[in-house]
Amino acid sequence: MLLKDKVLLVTGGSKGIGRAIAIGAARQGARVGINYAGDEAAAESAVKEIRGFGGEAFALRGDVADPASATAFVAAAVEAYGRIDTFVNNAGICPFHGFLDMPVDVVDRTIKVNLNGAYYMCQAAANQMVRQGKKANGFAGSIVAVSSISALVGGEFQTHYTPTKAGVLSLMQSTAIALGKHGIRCNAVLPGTILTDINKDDLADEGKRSYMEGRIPLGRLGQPEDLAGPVIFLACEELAGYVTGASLLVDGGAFVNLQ
Ligand SMILES: NC(=O)C1=CN([C@@H]2O[C@H](COP(=O)(O)OP(=O)(O)OC[C@H]3O[C@@H](n4cnc5c(N)ncnc54)[C@H](O)[C@@H]3O)[C@@H](O)[C@H]2O)C=CC1
Ligand SMILES: C[C@H](O)[C@@H]1OC(=O)[C@H](O)[C@@H]1O
Repeated sequence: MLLKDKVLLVTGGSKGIGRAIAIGAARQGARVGINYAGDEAAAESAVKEIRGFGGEAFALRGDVADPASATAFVAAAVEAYGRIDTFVNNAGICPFHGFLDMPVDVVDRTIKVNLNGAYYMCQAAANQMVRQGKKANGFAGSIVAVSSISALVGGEFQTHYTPTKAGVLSLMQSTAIALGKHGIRCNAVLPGTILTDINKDDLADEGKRSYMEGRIPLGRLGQPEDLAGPVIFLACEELAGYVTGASLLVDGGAFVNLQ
């Protein structure tokens, strides 16, 4: 097991990519903490699934846009497990909307959740890892952020969203520098189009869906579980101990497919 007895926290872990990461990590032996926004039943069902195969998990409600949620989540994990080994910043929103009439509240909320929330959460987790100090192997912990292919390319109805994903990637690059001396690795995964609730309405348009599928060399849209392996790899000290400040596209090859 790649994460045996390691403690892994994930924001937005009640559904979609975050849930798949939580369950995948628990299957690799990690003790898991799940932050969720509002859907208590979904969060509890993720916890139940993990406990069902003998794993350990807890869920804590909290809006990542509120800095107090970050300190509360970290405190709950330390109370439950005594430490944090990997922090996965995953929570995010993408309310598709055109640029010229984008409402101010949609822009502000998207930035607050996706970028400010990532900052508060990663900072709180990093402070805990620094308090823990380095283990004998030189590592204090690792942070993995779920950025996006959208950090590298644009989207007509995502002018408020793509800058937040570029920001999250940049945050991992800068924190990799700031935290290297503390034994903390910081990396980003960049998913392509993954079938979750975030794009359910957008991909209900058959024309758009088949266009997106056609752009992908591996011939299919992603599933949330496609992100679990890459995140587990980056979390694993034995496999990725010399990897920091890196970004890993998980997009079926979409990004390189110009023509
Ligand atoms: N689905 C896709 O195609 C892609 C998704 N991503 C990113 O993956 C991450 C996860 O998204 P998906 O699983 O696709 O969507 P999803 O809608 O299934 O899950 C989003 C999760 O974030 C949580 N969340 C939203 N606002 C929150 C808040 N204020 N506080 C705490 N939790 C909050 C939700 O409760 C949910 O658990 C997001 O950061 C998204 O930007 C990146 C690239 C592609
Ligand atoms: C929500 C979108 O379908 C999804 O989000 C991303 O970050 C990807 O680039 C896709 O556009």
